[in-house]
Amino acid sequence: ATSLQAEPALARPGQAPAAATSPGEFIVSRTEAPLDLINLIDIETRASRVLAPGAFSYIAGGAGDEWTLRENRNAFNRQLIVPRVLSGKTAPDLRTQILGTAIVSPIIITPVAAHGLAHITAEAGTARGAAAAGTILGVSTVSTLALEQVAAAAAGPKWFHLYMLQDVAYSAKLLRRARAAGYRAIVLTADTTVVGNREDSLRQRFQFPLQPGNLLGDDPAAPIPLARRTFESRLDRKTIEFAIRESGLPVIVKGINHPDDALLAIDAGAAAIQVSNHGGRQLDGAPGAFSVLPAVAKAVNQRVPIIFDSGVRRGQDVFKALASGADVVAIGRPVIYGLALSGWQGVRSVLELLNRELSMTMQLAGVHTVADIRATALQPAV
Ligand SMILES: Cc1cc2nc3c(=O)[nH]c(=O)nc-3n(C[C@H](O)[C@H](O)[C@H](O)COP(=O)(O)O)c2cc1C
Ligand SMILES: CCCCCCC(=O)C(=O)O
Repeated sequence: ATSLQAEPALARPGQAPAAATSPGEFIVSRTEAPLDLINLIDIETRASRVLAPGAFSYIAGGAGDEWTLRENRNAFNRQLIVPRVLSGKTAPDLRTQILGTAIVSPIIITPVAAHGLAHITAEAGTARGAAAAGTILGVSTVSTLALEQVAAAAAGPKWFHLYMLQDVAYSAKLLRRARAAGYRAIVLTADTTVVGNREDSLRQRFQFPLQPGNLLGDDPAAPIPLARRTFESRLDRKTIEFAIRESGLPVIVKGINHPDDALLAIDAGAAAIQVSNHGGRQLDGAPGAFSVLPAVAKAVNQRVPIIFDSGVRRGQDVFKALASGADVVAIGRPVIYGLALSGWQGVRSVLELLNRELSMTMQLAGVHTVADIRATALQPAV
């Protein structure tokens, strides 16, 4: 099982330290201005210049040799989009919906821990950026701010992410709090029963620095009880049933790579699944997430929606994922880089850039709607 580090008493999340120094001694950005972006590859280098080295290693890094991290990008190069130039279509329509929530495009934000590493506004900034861009924000169990603070920061749609804790009663309490705060679904992450070896973080001696706002005790000066900061290492269909029962919300099971896990999750009542290898941060040597998507989609056979993440950086990646069976894609690191560089404006800029790239890709592929993308056949690279 994975325990968050026991930490010295720190400032409460949400209290901005005077000099933009986060409680863990990380210098965090305060900038909020429109962000001029070329693409979502360059943004990583730019963010590395404003993030503290330890924070950057934690965010950017993958597990082990980072083979899977690289493969998440390389896998997209093995399927190609054939241009269609005489379709007579124009002005692509990116709008879609997922689990009853209308969104401006098939691109949402996946849960990422501790946004306070990146920007003084933490998840409140991300929530504002997501709302401004018209999409859904996933809020991590180990967010810097408490889930209610994030909900209050902006009115856009949000999903709460659960890391099942060894403290079962507290896990149930989190689910009920999420529902009460207006979250529309639960993302149950199944792939982190032990945290992968992120070697660059180890080299940097990075320690998860902030007391996660959702896990604080009644006495903020007291250490968080061990069972409350330890992830459960045994997950199965009962965990999914628990999340459905306690939250009363649709449950998305995240971290699916194998068709049999997808079937099990659906059989247990999952409302959706999220194909993901956690951005190459967990099992190094696992296939690129895009490589496993078609087999999982075939097994799911449209019974529930599929969310896809891990390595999506370009509009073409979004197109390819949708053409391979995903209903929407989710992005992680680029959003945090946008937040680090420019607060809520940076988050919005990242999402809008990806939307523009998707629109251009649709136009050049001769498709008009998201449904058209899903009906497009890709061509294998030779
Ligand atoms: C710094 C960081 C923290 C993350 N924290 C969480 C988390 O708390 N819960 C979760 O389910 N996934 C977490 N993830 C995984 C993301 O949800 C997602 O699967 C991953 O980032 C892949 O997307 P990307 O390639 O667009 O970054 C985290 C990823 C990063 C980079
Ligand atoms: C060392 C704390 C890990 C918290 C889990 C956050 C996460 O999912 C990640 O990928 O990092």
